[in-house]
Amino acid sequence: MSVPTVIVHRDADMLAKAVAARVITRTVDAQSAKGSASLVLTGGTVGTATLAEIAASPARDAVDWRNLDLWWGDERFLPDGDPERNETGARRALLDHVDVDPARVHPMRGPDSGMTVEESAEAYAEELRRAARPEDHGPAPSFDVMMLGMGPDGHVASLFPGMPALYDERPVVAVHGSPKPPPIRVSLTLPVIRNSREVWVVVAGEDKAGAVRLALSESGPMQVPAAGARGRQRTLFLLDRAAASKIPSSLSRISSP
Ligand SMILES: O=C(O)[C@H](O)[C@@H](O)[C@H](O)[C@H](O)COP(=O)(O)O
Repeated sequence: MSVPTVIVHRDADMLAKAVAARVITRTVDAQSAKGSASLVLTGGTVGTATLAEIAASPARDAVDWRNLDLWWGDERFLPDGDPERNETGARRALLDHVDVDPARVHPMRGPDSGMTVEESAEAYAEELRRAARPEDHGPAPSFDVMMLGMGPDGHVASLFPGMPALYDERPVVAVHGSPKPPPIRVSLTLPVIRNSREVWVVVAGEDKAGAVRLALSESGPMQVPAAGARGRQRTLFLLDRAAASKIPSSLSRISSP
């Protein structure tokens, strides 16, 4: 597993723009190397702002959108089209504006599918299993990039501190009683997150500075789930200055003046 690299940008706006540029470049690199790429999207403010910046970037046309698999790290268990769904946010910010192959967009299902949240988690696990290839060494694809937002409590995806889901070996779990509303969610688990080639934890805001410090420390994932978010080849903590304000300066690279 990789040791995190910390990169700090001036503010949330610059962070979203810089991460957008990074997503475009990484996707183009993966597509030139192997023909296609796989990206895991996150909900939340910075995650969605990043998608909007991708849509706004002229360089977005360098991406072969039809040869891209898009997955989600977590989803709020709400009906299709609900404005609170991470999928709805991603579609409005980016997917409605680019030529994605609908068969390669993999949303987690909501209650309108007729499934319970447990069935939805199992259906997603099955979809991941079908997409996994032998070289992925596991029940899910080894994604090129997994983007994750983080909460002030250190949660990533819908893995909250102290929750049994943090011990779960299954690739996808149903979450009840999320402290961040809405309470019912579907989430990838740490084994799938950690099997990604690259994990990018994207965080803005002073309220998250303490959790960022802990996520980069020796804390266990049970206390600070983001401390368990590491990629096989690369882990990036992409932060704005406020979110980076409590980490030792020796850890961070300031890259926006
Ligand atoms: O469904 C969700 O809410 C998320 O995927 C969650 O993990 C989110 O990324 C963080 O809570 C950060 O969200 P904010 O950037 O809005 O604080």
